[in-house]
Amino acid sequence: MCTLEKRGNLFLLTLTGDDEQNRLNPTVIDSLLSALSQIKSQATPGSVLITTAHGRFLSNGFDLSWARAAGSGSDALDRLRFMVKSFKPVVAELISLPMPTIAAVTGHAAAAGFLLAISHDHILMRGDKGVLYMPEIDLGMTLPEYFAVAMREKIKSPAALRDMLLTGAKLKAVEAVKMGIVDSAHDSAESTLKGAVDLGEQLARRKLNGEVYAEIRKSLYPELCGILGLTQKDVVSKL
Ligand SMILES: CCCCCCCCCCCCC/C=C/C(=O)SCCNC(=O)CCNC(=O)[C@H](O)C(C)(C)COP(=O)(O)OP(=O)(O)OC[C@H]1O[C@@H](n2cnc3c(N)ncnc32)[C@H](O)[C@@H]1OP(=O)(O)O
Repeated sequence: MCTLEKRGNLFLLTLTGDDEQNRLNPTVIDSLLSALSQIKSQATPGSVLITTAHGRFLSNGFDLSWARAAGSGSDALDRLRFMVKSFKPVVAELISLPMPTIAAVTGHAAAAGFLLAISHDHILMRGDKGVLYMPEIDLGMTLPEYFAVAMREKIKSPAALRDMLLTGAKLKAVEAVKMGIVDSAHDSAESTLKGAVDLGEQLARRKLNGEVYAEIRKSLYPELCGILGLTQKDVVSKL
């Protein structure tokens, strides 16, 4: 599950998984969507989202145990497809959210969990524990189109894309900073969250127009917006 806390202008969204891996199953995905809808409805100039988690994992990706529990192979695949389809709106909400977004990666972020992290504008990550990992190549799974498009538009280094998607590299924070995937590495989970809050408060003081912010963000990722069904529009909030 996840919790939502408002600290002044900051919305703190925390994955508090029943299982320590914060696996993204339909229940968790629904709770994320509900929280993001609540955040969007309460957005004001200066609002900022910080997404983080408790425990060793930001998220270890989709809940494959839930898929396998379906019984037959085809039913398991149907459950996997369902999670893939259900998670797409979470990415769409983050890409279109009318405020700056910060991921405080306080543990491992793998597969859909990594996509959750890079769907934020800023990524801060603990350097003592935790890796970024795309296990699909090791699992023998291809990437859903919106995963691949998000990776291509968010990660600009061909070597980084190759290492993550074709080699299945497990990147520690310092390596991910060098690759331009993560903005900063921090000593601990606590200092990562503090860094995220400090950045959030700095951004909040700008009192940015959320509608303009969202439209400019969407203009950075046209292919991803197309896949997510997000349209773009011109906004002039003041002249
Ligand atoms: C035919 C048509 C079919 C159609 C079907 C649908 C379409 C197809 C679509 C398919 C779907 C594709 C998209 C899939 C998305 C998903 O989400 S699927 C779910 C995938 N998830 C996974 O596979 C999970 C992957 N995770 C892992 O492999 C591991 O959990 C991990 C992330 C690698 C972490 O491993 P773990 O052993 O738990 O790590 P730790 O114990 O925490 O650490 C190990 C040791 O390493 C040390 N360490 C870790 N990080 C650091 C660091 N940054 N710095 C230093 N040291 C670090 C850590 O301390 C440990 O060391 P010790 O403590 O000494 O043991």
